[in-house]
Amino acid sequence: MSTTFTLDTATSRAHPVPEPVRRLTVPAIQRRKAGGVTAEPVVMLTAYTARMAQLLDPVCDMLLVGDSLGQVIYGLDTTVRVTLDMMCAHGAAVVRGSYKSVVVIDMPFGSYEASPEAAFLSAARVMKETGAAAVKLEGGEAMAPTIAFLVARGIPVVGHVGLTPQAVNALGGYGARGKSAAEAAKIAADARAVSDAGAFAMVIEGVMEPLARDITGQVSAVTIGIGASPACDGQVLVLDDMLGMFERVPRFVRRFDDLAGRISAAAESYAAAVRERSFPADAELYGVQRADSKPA
Ligand SMILES: Nc1nc(=O)c2c([nH]1)NC[C@@H]1CN(c3ccc(C(=O)N[C@@H](CCC(=O)O)C(=O)O)cc3)CN21
Ligand SMILES: CC(C)C(=O)C(=O)O
Ligand SMILES: [Mg+2]
Repeated sequence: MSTTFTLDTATSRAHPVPEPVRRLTVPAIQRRKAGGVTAEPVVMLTAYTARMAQLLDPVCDMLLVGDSLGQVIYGLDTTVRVTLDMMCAHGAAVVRGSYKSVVVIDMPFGSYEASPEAAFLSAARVMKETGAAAVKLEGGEAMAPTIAFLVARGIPVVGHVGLTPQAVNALGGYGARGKSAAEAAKIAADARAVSDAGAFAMVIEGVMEPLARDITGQVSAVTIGIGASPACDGQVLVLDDMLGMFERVPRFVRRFDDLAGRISAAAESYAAAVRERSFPADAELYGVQRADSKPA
């Protein structure tokens, strides 16, 4: 990291002062697309807690407080019952734990679909209560007027097309989208509508690879793939999926660790230490002479 040199008037010695960490901005993310296919991909992961945000922030460009927290944190079976209260609480925690990443908050099902006005009230609440940089909402052509309405009023928007999990009850499952030519054409039209409405980025989820590649070449918005294509302008995964927290994951997940196994092993070690009374040891106690300390 670069440093600036300032004169310390108390000591009259020049000494380095680290530059403050600058938060990335929405326009800075947008400019990444200007480099075309040679641009550096945008790195995004979900985060739901302050501590995870602290760990991910130096590594990522964007953090998504996904409504996937319904399944990941709350044990719900879909994202449909996730509330605005949940998104605001976790969104505020993630913003507190992050310094440089652009934090995006998912608008939960029911908080934005009824009208552009309803969407603005919900999104404004999210922006005020969390301090996030942008909101994300699912939908294509039908949501374009709402996206334009929010963007015109100062709320940056990320779109989400293809497999839209909040519509699981209508879609009948989480199967890949855009298999038929007609469905592919509809998703491409959705993506163009979302981009033309002013979304600065969009998630493309669970679609046939060539479709995601084509859309990325067609829209000005930054495309962020999940089960989409390496040609997308960036990639996102659900954190707990890529950490190996779950036994069953969608095909598009790569597990970069086996945290579930490591957490179970740590809990087993703790349980064994408690049961054999080797925990707590002297060094972990108050009022007990430490083996390594000098007598008083
Ligand atoms: N932990 C987690 N990861 C996610 O990626 C995720 C969530 N939660 N919650 C919100 C949505 C739901 N998503 C999902 C959920 C399930 C599949 C899945 O089971 N896919 C199967 C195919 C299913 C089918 O063909 O019907 C697969 O093997 O890819 C995919 C995406 C993506 N999002
Ligand atoms: C899977 C990502 C894109 C998402 O919307 C979420 O985590 O809720
Ligand atoms: Mg989501």
